[in-house]
Amino acid sequence: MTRKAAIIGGGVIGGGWAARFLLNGWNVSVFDPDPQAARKIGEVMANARASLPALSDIPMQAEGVLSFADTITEAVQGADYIQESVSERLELKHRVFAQIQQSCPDTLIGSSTSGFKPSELQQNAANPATIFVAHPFNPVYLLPLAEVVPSPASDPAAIERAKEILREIGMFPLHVRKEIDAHIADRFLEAVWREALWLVKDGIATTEEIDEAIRMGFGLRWGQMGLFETYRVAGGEAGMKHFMAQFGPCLQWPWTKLTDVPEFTEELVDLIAGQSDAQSGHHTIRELERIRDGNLVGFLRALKDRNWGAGKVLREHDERRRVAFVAAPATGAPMVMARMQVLPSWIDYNGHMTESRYLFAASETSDAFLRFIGADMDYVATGFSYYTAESHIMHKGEAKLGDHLTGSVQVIAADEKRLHIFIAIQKDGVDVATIEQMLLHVDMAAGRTVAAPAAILDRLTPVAHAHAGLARPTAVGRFTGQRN
Ligand SMILES: NC(=O)C1=CN([C@@H]2O[C@H](COP(=O)(O)OP(=O)(O)OC[C@H]3O[C@@H](n4cnc5c(N)ncnc54)[C@H](O)[C@@H]3O)[C@@H](O)[C@H]2O)C=CC1
Ligand SMILES: C[N+](C)(C)CC(=O)CC(=O)[O-]
Repeated sequence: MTRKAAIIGGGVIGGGWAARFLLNGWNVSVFDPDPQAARKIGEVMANARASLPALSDIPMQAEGVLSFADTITEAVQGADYIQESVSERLELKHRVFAQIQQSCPDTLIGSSTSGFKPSELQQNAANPATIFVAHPFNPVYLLPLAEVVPSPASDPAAIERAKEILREIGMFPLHVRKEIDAHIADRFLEAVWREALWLVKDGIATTEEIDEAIRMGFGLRWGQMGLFETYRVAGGEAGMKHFMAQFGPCLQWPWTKLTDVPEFTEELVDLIAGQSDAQSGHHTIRELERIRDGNLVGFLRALKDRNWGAGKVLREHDERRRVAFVAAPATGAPMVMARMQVLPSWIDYNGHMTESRYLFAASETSDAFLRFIGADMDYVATGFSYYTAESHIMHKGEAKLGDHLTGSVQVIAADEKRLHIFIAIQKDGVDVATIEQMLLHVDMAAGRTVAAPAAILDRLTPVAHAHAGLARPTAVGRFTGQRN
């Protein structure tokens, strides 16, 4: 059954949460008194639809249904999870929690607060145990981090349930073990922000020069290794101890003004806003969001290819959903083994699915079949596997962005070592490509083919027998350039 999230406060962050839940298949009900909320969330959704699916290598869930409620009570009715994202005012958040808990005292309530401690949020609540901080990062639909901060009054089981929900929607819940103002990440952001304000106020650098200093250098490093791993490497072969010995004394030198706060005079605000207009005013905010999202998708995909940092979270999210998408196989007909959706990164300069993705679709399909006969990852870990020795792809139609495809397997022949299969990639039941493959069972350490064990042959042979009665596809054995 489709689950429901209630989003209370649909501004920048609430809109981002709504998009993340909806694109991960949850229904979402939003309450926000702003008459512009629906328009704003519609625009956030358009940006999210254009970017989040590009991070996925398996089909996205069918998008959930978005609705707007007239009251908090209506929004939270039947919700499995509630995310509060109203303006950063404690008394407002308290009022919202009180209204929520009048009808839903036991439902999980994550707060997007950037700085309030959970014990502050819980003050005077009907049920403090289910209120906690789930602090996200903008854009919520792309960035995985959510700082999850409980207080001593929080119910540990509720916190674990919340973390699991956040993982289900592709996030990385970082459990902050001890509550503190502004959690972990915003303490850094605040320090950097304060220093940057001083640099502008003192006429050392413009907003643009500061941004260049970040994005041309250390910002790139932080996005992939963070602070400590980066500095460990910077210590050279002697590592962290050498780094600390060399740069420790600088901490006593006047390198920062971190604890001083520049006064927000009209003059300073105008200076910063004026420089920011000169730097970026030729783009609208929505254009800047799209530029940001495109860049983030590129970074995140690179990290995903390398299975590193935030890219690891993306891979894990694919794996969770892959399990959910395995079709129940039937053995008396070509077996539908994979369901896929044509994603933005699969499209080439001709505007349709690029050729390498047909081989990818075939390998998704054959991998699912191999798992079905028992040659799964546990089996591969024993040192044996199937390798593809030959593939022949025929392109028979066009697949376009968003098309839903199936991948089916017909076993043409199988013996102890060989597995000859015919894969059809279909859209609406019609072939867009066929792929004939010969796979060989190998001993990976020895680097040679060997007979598959009985456990695998016992699962493969009945399928091969059932498929022996099927018509042999005319494309089997076809060579490139052959006339029909
Ligand atoms: N903007 C950012 O970069 C980040 C903000 N946050 C946190 O997220 C929360 C929301 O911030 P933003 O989305 O940036 O603010 P925002 O100003 O864009 O949105 C706040 C929304 O709350 C709505 N609102 C006010 N009273 C309400 C009520 N009684 N019931 C329902 N909605 C109500 C407003 O109409 C507005 O749409 C804050 O706690 C903030 O600290 C967290 C991470 C990043
Ligand atoms: C500026 N801010 C404190 C609201 C920032 C955040 O809370 C997180 C973010 O997305 O930068």
